[in-house]
Amino acid sequence: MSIPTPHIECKDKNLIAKTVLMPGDPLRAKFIADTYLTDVVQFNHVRNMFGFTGNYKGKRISVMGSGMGMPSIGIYSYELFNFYDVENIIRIGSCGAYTKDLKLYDVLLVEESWSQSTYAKVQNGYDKDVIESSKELNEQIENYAKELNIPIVKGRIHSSDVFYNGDFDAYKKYRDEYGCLAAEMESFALFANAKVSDKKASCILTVSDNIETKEETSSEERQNAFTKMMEIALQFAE
Ligand SMILES: O=P(O)(O)O[C@H]1O[C@H](CO)[C@@H](O)[C@H]1O
Ligand SMILES: O=c1cc[nH]c(=O)[nH]1
Repeated sequence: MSIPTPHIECKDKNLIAKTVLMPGDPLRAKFIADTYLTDVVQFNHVRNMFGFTGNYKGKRISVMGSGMGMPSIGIYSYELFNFYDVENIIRIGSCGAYTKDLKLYDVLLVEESWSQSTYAKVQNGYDKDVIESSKELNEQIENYAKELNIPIVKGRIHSSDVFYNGDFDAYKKYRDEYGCLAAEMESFALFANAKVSDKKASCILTVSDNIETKEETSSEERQNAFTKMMEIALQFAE
């Protein structure tokens, strides 16, 4: 397929940087562009899935919404990797913690995603239920977090197709039997696409709610207040 794609209207590959930060929410992408970037060019408006490229402290980086769920990030990350020559995608998302050891606003680095999703099997025949993120990007993320003095928790998360589970207590099984610290809904498909595209992907998450303690942040905070993970990810500008 050539560019533009059905979902990204950008006609010039050079308008998208080698590293793209991907929040689920396109308004979080706009917040990052408005707050941190200069010389911003908006490279996508299709379906309001905003994408921007700009300079962070003089170095170039892109940021684009992925939408919610694996089919959505599956489309955008595949097109960025395969048709726009993007090398690295770092998802910066929110997650629901499965353990009371995690507090609101804690930052998690996803080492691996566990999922019941068939995304990777349908896409390329991969039939395991765990996919790792890029060790190379993760090392950089850990170094950047150290330099910025931002504590991070590393581990396995549950990448789920379901936000409203009919069995409220199912999270206990995902935590106790499968070792998942928290839930989100995109990283498994992102990591699957990175694998088949021979590219790199990682995922940094901020705890937006705690399923065990029932604490939660507001939708406005989810859009605008998760600045620690944004600042770590922005260090990838080059
Ligand atoms: O805040 P984002 O990045 O969208 O991440 C999480 O929030 C959404 C659910 O509210 C899902 O997309 C989940 O993965
Ligand atoms: O997928 C998600 C994201 C945030 N909070 C949750 O409970 N689940």
